[in-house]
Amino acid sequence: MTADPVGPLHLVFMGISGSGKSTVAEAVRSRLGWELAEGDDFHPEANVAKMREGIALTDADRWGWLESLAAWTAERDVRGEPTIITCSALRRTYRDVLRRGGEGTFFVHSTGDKHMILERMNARDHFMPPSLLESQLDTLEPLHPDERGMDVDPAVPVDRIAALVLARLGLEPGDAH
Ligand SMILES: Nc1ncnc2c1ncn2[C@@H]1O[C@H](COP(=O)(O)OP(=O)(O)OP(=O)(O)O)[C@@H](O)[C@H]1O
Ligand SMILES: O=C(O)[C@H](O)[C@@H](O)[C@H](O)[C@H](O)CO
Repeated sequence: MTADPVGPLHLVFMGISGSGKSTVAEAVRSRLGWELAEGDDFHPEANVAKMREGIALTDADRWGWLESLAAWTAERDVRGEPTIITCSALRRTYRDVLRRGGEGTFFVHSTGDKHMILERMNARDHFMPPSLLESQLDTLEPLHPDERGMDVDPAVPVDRIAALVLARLGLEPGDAH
């Protein structure tokens, strides 16, 4: 781990589809009041159409999407504003792109039992079909020890996860870091 970063914090809620990124990110946003970008809203139509049809995205499909999320973060970083985004960020190289958004990038990886995640995917109404879960798991590279971030378990109640994230970062509700 390198020296403490300078500049605002940028929280990236990452993990496979259905792992709880959006749910936990919203819980943290409601406590901190920081601007949140939902990664799914940055996908080009063609990516969403592919996923809807049950076709896994390729690296080539993902680069432009990741760059647009990094650009969104960088715009706020120069203004000194902390941010929250949700993005699967499955590979380390994808996270390298997101880190360009700001030195204060910190990943929160939702990682847990795949059967529980599959059940939750089956129970929700979403463009991402549960059939893509295996390809998400095949692509996933967990956080490496030198990457700033933490793991959270989506089996834990959302409020508890949000509290753990704030505690790990030394934040109190309403903090404008
Ligand atoms: N900690 C939790 N406890 C109970 N249910 C949860 C928890 N986290 C998420 N869920 C539920 O699991 C489902 C998937 O969560 P969510 O949509 O947040 O995942 P996601 O990672 O953002 O998915 P995607 O990337 O596909 O949009 C939702 O129905 C959500 O309500
Ligand atoms: O990298 C990917 O394969 C995609 O980003 C997916 O993870 C979806 O965006 C999302 O998880 C579905 O909502």
